[in-house]
Amino acid sequence: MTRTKAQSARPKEGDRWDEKMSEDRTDLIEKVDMNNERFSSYYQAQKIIPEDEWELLLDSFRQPLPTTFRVAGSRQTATTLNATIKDHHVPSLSNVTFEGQRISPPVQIPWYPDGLAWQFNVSKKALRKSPEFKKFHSFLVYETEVGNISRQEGVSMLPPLFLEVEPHHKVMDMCAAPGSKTAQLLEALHANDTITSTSIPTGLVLANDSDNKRTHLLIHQSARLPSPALMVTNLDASNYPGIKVPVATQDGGTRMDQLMFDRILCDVPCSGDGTMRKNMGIWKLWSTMDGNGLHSLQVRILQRAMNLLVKDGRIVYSTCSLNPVENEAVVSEALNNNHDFELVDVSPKLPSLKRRPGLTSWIPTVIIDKVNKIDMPFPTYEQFKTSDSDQPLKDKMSKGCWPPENVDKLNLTRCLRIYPHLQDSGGFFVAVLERKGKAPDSSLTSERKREANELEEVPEAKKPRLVDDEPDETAMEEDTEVILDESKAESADASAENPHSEDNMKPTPKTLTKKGKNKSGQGGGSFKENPYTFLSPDDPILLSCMKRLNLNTDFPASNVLVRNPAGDAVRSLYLVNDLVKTIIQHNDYDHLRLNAAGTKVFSKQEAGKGAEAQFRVLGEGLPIILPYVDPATILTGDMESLKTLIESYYPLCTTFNEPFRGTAEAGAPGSHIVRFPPGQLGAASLNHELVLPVWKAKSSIGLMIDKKAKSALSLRLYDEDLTTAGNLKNAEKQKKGTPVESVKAPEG
Ligand SMILES: C[S@@+](CC[C@H](N)C(=O)[O-])C[C@H]1O[C@@H](n2cnc3c(N)ncnc32)[C@H](O)[C@@H]1O
Repeated sequence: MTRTKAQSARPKEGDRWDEKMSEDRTDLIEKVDMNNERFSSYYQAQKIIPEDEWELLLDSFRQPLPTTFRVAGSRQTATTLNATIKDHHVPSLSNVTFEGQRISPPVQIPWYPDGLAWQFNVSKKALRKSPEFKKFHSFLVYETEVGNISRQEGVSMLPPLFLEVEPHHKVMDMCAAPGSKTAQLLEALHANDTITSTSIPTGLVLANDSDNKRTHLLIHQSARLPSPALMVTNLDASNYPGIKVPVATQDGGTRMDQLMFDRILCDVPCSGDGTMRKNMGIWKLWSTMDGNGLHSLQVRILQRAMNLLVKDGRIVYSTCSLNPVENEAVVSEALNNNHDFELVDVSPKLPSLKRRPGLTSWIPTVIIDKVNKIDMPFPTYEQFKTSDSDQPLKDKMSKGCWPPENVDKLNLTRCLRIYPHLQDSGGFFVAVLERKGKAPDSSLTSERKREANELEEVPEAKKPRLVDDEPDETAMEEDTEVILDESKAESADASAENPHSEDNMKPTPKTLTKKGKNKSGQGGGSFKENPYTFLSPDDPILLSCMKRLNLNTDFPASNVLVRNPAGDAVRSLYLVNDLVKTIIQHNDYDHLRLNAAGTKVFSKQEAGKGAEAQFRVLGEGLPIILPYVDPATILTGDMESLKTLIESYYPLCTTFNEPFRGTAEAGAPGSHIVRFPPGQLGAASLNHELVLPVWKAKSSIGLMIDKKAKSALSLRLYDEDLTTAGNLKNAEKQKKGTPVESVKAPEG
């Protein structure tokens, strides 16, 4: 949602799980007056719920929002981790009392498929002080860091579920940052991944946001689920340019068509009054004009999505606002302008989700006296147009804000309204639309070509002024809390923070670094990203990577690219799928304001003195290349060697017992892959195979995974953080006199 002044007033949210637990609101709850006459009279007049539920709704809005999270990642990984929560954490949290009060353990959100989403209510103090919850907290923090858990508001998990994405779908997420829904879309695209290997889906998730800073948050987020099928762009969704793709013609030639999408998510900027349980500034500053002012942008974004959708394709339009002007009015206007679309009856889907139907009547209301905050309802557009309201106010609202004459024919009751009192959640709106008629001709030889050209030529002055263009309009949105290290991500230089942009740190020839607005004049600020350049499949560096890791000839070597204009394999090599490759090859990266594509698989590793630098496989890249690795060249480890590798950075080969000692000593210096079969070591058990990258130096060998991933693995296996970083952390805590976070490792 776009930040309104109400949200600007709310305190800066932090990057920690416990910062949003119930108790941190206690002070605020006492200070904030959680009453707003204008809010109440507006929504009571709209009859959004029966009169006798009104107090229930308000009371729920006054309660802190429960903490919710989703077990993420591929289906197999998620199922395994979910079992750990269910069978290990929940029982250990089942009999916890804190300061004389019993605290309930997390419970599964009933409507979320396969029980993969959870919610719990626990105060910050209990989370920090109760040993049981503290351990659970560590588990959540590390698993979130490595992408296995996504902290996300319950209702925000809904839109991707209704989109029903499959691995071959071309999916567009029009307003995607900070990216919690994009992560869900990617997971659906990767439904065929296994615990150890990532599939290369034929489809695509194109995640877009008009706010450049926020696209970097999105990239940071989605790096947790590396995908060769992801692209991130930074454009105004209401004016998204056509993407050109070649298609085969009957006479054996090719022609350029516009890429059309199977699934589009329009999680549009909105006034966000459904988030009042966490964004308490809204209580004070809420105004009817917040939603009124966004209606036109919302319609234009939905309209653009409709233009980009294939026949039988599906759009989910969603907001975290209760306001019909931002919801049913937008959907009605879009349906009346696009007769080939209809609302889908999704009542059989997610049967446990308590929902209310969309509205079929509403009365837009405008503020006629800002000083005295006086609202005036206008039952019809004509009454508003002929009223004494001043012209600038009249210009803000179009006829489409009012219910259309054919309102009863549009099936608006098929929309979903979610209210906080129904199932202890935030407020939310979802509409599912499908194109039933024929899609417009996507050939770029006709109308489309003109459209594409027109899109490029919209003069700057005529473009919508995006609320998000304002300098402080970032990072305080509905789902911002999912970014655990948001402050770092925001303040850091974009290129350094962007895992897809490491090569940006290298000097770039001036002529090739694009500055200022791109041709289409979209997106805010300058566009400084480097272009992606494909390596030739016989590039010597690529060939040496493939040889080193014994990749077979099925490896899509022609889909490997680097991020520098000269096309040199300087530092990182990325992999994209065929569709992303086609898009990159046929569209100007600058025109698309392409901020990220694919996933990094190999990275340069400086070797010791006298030795030549080599490329190594990255932790996030390994699941992608694993299906192409000759199994005979994968080393075999065991639970004991794994523990040693977790405990120290670069243990000497002589530290290990046989047989791993011999394996490590025999390995040539450089990048290797080790397979750890399921096993047991004392109380620690590995229930499924693990495959990890290592680097063999002259006489030592080290695990090449991010230190947070290492801590998460340690916590998962041994119930404590045995890594060097974890030990240091505990030593510091002991020095300060605070109890250490973990219990003693089960030895073995
Ligand atoms: C509700 S938030 C999206 C939340 C996101 N879908 C998620 O689940 O993490 C709305 C987003 O729309 C973006 N936005 C605002 N105007 C836009 C426009 N014209 N085109 C594209 N994005 C826009 C904002 O920057 C904001 O990130």
